[in-house]
Order: sequence, then C-alpha cells, then structure tokens
Amino acid sequence: MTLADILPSLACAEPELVFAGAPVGRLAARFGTPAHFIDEDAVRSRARAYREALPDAEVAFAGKALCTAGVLRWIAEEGLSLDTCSAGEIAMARSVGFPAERILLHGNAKTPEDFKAAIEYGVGRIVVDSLDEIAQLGPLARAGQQVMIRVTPDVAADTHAAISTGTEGQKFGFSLDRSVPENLDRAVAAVLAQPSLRLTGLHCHIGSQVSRVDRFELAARKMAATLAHVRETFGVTLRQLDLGGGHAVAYREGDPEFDLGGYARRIRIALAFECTRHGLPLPRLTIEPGRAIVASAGMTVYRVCSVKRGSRTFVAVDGGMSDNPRPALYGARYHARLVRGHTKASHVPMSVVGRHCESGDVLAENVPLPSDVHAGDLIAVPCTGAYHHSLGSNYNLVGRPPVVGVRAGTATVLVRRESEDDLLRRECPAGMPVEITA
Ligand SMILES: Cc1ncc(COP(=O)(O)O)c(C=O)c1O
Ligand SMILES: N[C@@H](CCCC[NH3+])C(=O)O
Repeated sequence: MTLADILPSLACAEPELVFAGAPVGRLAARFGTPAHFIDEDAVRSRARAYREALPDAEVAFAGKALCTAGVLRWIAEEGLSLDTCSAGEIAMARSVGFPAERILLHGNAKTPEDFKAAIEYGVGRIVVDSLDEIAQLGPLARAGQQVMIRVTPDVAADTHAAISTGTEGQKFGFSLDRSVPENLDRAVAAVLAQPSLRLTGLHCHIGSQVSRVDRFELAARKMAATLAHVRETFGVTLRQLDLGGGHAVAYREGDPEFDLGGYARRIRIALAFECTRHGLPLPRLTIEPGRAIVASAGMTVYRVCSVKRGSRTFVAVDGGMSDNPRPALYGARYHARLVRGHTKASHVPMSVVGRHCESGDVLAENVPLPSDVHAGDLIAVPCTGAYHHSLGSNYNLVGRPPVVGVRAGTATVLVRRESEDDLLRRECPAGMPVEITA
C-alpha cells in the first residue's frame, strides 16, 4: 500500500478504506481501537527491495523500529540480519530463533545484562561505543567475539536534532579527532589489547529520517578513509564497514522520498573509489534500515470520541501520544483520513488530537477531513509502522494498542491489546518493606 492509496481525493467521495485486502471498518470492529495494523507483504517487499538494491551488502533490520516476534520472523525469513540494542531486543530475537550470527548489538550505554544476553546467545557482532565498554566487555566475552567500533564521522544529517547522531558533541561514537579523549585510535588500541575480542570493522550512523543521499555518501567516503587510517596506524585491515540506517520515509504526500537506487549506486561507487585510492580491499558493507522497512507498512486506526468546533476544529480520538509520541518529540507531521467512504461533505482543515492531558498531544495537525465527521467515526493514520509500537507508553494509564499483521485479507494478532490487568500486574500494594541500612 502506498500513501496515494490512503490519501483521500479531496474532489470526490472516498471509497471505504481497505488495508492489505481487509476492509478497515471490519478490522476495527474485530480488534477494537486504537489498533496498529501492519501489512506483512509490504514489510516483506521492502526487505526484498533492500536486498535487491544492495545484493552484495548485509541488510540488518534495525529492530528498535518495530520489535515484535511476528515481525522478526518475517525479517529472518527474508534473509535480513538484525540490529538490536538491549537484552530485551535480544530476548525477542531469541524467542523466534533469529540466527545469532546475523545479530548485531548496539547502544551507547550497554548494561552488564545486555552484554550477558549477547554473549549467552552468541550474538555475531558487538558494536562498542566507549572505552569503559571495551574494558567491561573484554573479560566477559568468549574468545573470538567479533567487535566493531562506532565512529563519529562528523557528518551533519538533514534531520531533527534529537535524531542526528553523526556529529561531534553528541553522545554516540568515538571521535576522529585525536585531541578528544575518547577517540578512535584509543578505541582501536583498547580493543586490540583485549585478548578475547576480534576487531572486524567500523560502524557509523549519521541519524534517522535522513533524506539526502549525499550525506550518506560523505559518511561512506570518510569511513573508507578511516579504514585506511586504522591500517596505517595499527597495521590492521578491517574487512567490515557498517554505514548504519536512517533512510527517510515520506509520512505525507510531498515529503521527500529516499532514493534507494541512487543511494545504492552512490555508496558503491564512493567505496570503490576510496578503497582503490587507499589501496584497501573493498570491505563487506552492512546497512541498518529500520524505518524504511516498516514505516509505510503500518496504519493506526482510532475511533473519534468527540468533535469540538471552535476557532479550530479538534477531532479527539481514543489514542494519542501514548501510541504516537513522534509529533510531540520531533514535530512530526502525519496525514489522517476517515475510514468510511460515501461522504459528500466538503473537506475542511481539522486537528486530530489525542486523549492525553497535554495540549501537545496532537496526532495530525491541519488535515482536511469531511465536515460531517462525528463521534464514533473511525480515523486512519498511515505510515505508523516504525517507532510507534516501540515508542508507546502507558501515559495516563492507557493500555497500549494491539499490533495486528494483515495479509491478503487475513489478520493475525502479533501483540495483543494491553488490558487493565496488565497495567495493574506490576503493582505491589501489599509489598513487604525491606530495611536498607548502611
Ligand atoms: C545504530 C543504529 N542503526 C540503525 C538505526 C535505524 O534507523 P532508521 O530506523 O532511521 O533506519 C538506528 C536508529 O536511528 C541506530 O541508532
Ligand atoms: N525514535 C525516532 C527514531 C530514532 C532512531 C533510533 N536511533 C523516530 O521515531 O523517528
């Protein structure tokens, strides 16, 4: 399903919305609202598009975008690898038997539990991000544990500051500047000094929701030069280069599209050129798209609780920032449409807002909706497959929506709706006081 399938034609009555072969009204009747729906074929075809665009590269799905067992199973079946960043994500991967050698562990602050989970499962590569971490991992790791080092390539990305991760002065990676205490040379020396660790490559990730291919190309050039620097300085030829993910998606019509074909071509040429220039063998390339695999495969359906008409019209729905905090976090903009068709009412701009106790709890600002929208109507928000379920919260003690996979008109619950019992389960009303003395 493309955005064009979901966006309404403003000129005429819309047909009732169908998602992955299933009428959305029936999906909502069966699974309730709010609910996240994921088009399985769309996820699989994005995974294939990546593998076809970069046939020699390893494509690792960034699990943080949508980490459920069902989705990880599809990803494993499509032959992708997996980027994880916690013991929890490793546990989810493990629950579906995701091949350990195809898993990478990331994170700027891995805990002992994260390392333990990775080592126990035999996670293929651990990407280290601080000198402390290298010192902690060395004694824990099994002999021969493959390690990559995360580098800050100092490439600015065209994205929100909160998700720009490749420049100096943010928390991720080792600096290329040797005057900075945590610099790459110190990291390489520290890894080489740990007998259990085998340094196999470098990693960078310049940010998320980045649409400019030239930013990735610049990072690729800098990383190739950095591989050459490591060889010159340490006499070690690293065979892996991970350029991270961050490929943008179009949330609304007119948003910039990421040019996957152009990316694949430009990265291939840039790496070939730089490696030849430095006399380096071409490293094995890994990329880590998350959003670009799952975002457009998702759609969230809400029920309208009330319509408040004033200087602005607020369409308030039964979800909000607890299932989509992205507008509040990054000023993200979404489209929304009515699920029912057959309205002749004119479209007027309205704000779709959530049910939470914050005025910033807005799901879609200034979207054209039919003037006859009323309580009880269903509203669909497209492009919610990435960083919605995974960023969800229980704010105001609202249970999180289910995640439902849909394929050719058949729906399967991947994650069930969170009930009030779930919300109460961790409470300890009769908890035993424990004396903590010095
Ligand atoms: C190390 C790493 N790899 C991959 C990703 C995936 O990013 P995206 O979902 O934007 O492709 C992220 C998140 O930004 C990340 O931190
Ligand atoms: N959570 C962000 C993306 C973060 C990417 C992970 N490093 C978003 O929703 O856009």
